[in-house]
Amino acid sequence: MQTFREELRAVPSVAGQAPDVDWESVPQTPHELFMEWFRHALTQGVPEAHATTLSTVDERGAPDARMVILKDVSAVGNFKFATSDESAKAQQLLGNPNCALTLFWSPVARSIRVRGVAHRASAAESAADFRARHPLARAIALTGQQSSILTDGADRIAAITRAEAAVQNDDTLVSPLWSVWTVVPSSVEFWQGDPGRDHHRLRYVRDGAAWERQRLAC
Ligand SMILES: Cc1cc2nc3c(=O)[nH]c(=O)nc-3n(C[C@H](O)[C@H](O)[C@H](O)COP(=O)(O)O)c2cc1C
Repeated sequence: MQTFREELRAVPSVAGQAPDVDWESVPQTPHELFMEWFRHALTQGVPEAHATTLSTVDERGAPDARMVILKDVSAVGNFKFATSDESAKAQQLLGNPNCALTLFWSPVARSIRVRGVAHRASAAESAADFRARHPLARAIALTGQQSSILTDGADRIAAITRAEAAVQNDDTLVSPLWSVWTVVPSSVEFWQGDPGRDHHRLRYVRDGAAWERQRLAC
């Protein structure tokens, strides 16, 4: 019988179709290349290409990570996501704003890593993001207590039902606990798988107002 280790070894990795890239003529800023790669990923049917792992550290310096949805990349190249202020990630970022975002797009054998510092966006930006969310997502956020231990499921369902009615009655209702976070990158790495396993890596490192580009060994 196959061991689990053998089962794992039999799973193909970096099996996607990596497109050709002229690494000498990439854009000068990482956000331009990010948008090029993102739009290409959509044309190739990459599912949920906007899902990214957000890594943070807690008050003991222990790392933590979870998925979030990328909400925007600003004109100056800052990455945005949104969450509840009550969540572990928000609490961790308030204590230590250093964080990382990691995306992997299997069908095109591409991954992107962002390292930077996160800060909470303005109340107006967070409110606009909140109002753009699905009504049920708004109701759940208004119910609050993200990442707390569930004790009474029935109570929670009743609270969500009340919040749904409130959202239906007032489309402008906003949770004061919902925040957009802006990740200001210090480096952004673009990784592209190679069928010959000589994978390609290009890192942009912030250098004042400009970006230095570095090719890295895989
Ligand atoms: C694909 C995907 C996207 C998600 N997007 C978000 C998001 O945008 N914001 C959010 O707060 N949680 C999102 N979640 C849930 C988080 O991964 C996580 O379970 C939750 O935010 C609690 O994390 P925390 O306790 O570390 O704060 C998403 C989960 C998945 C699987």
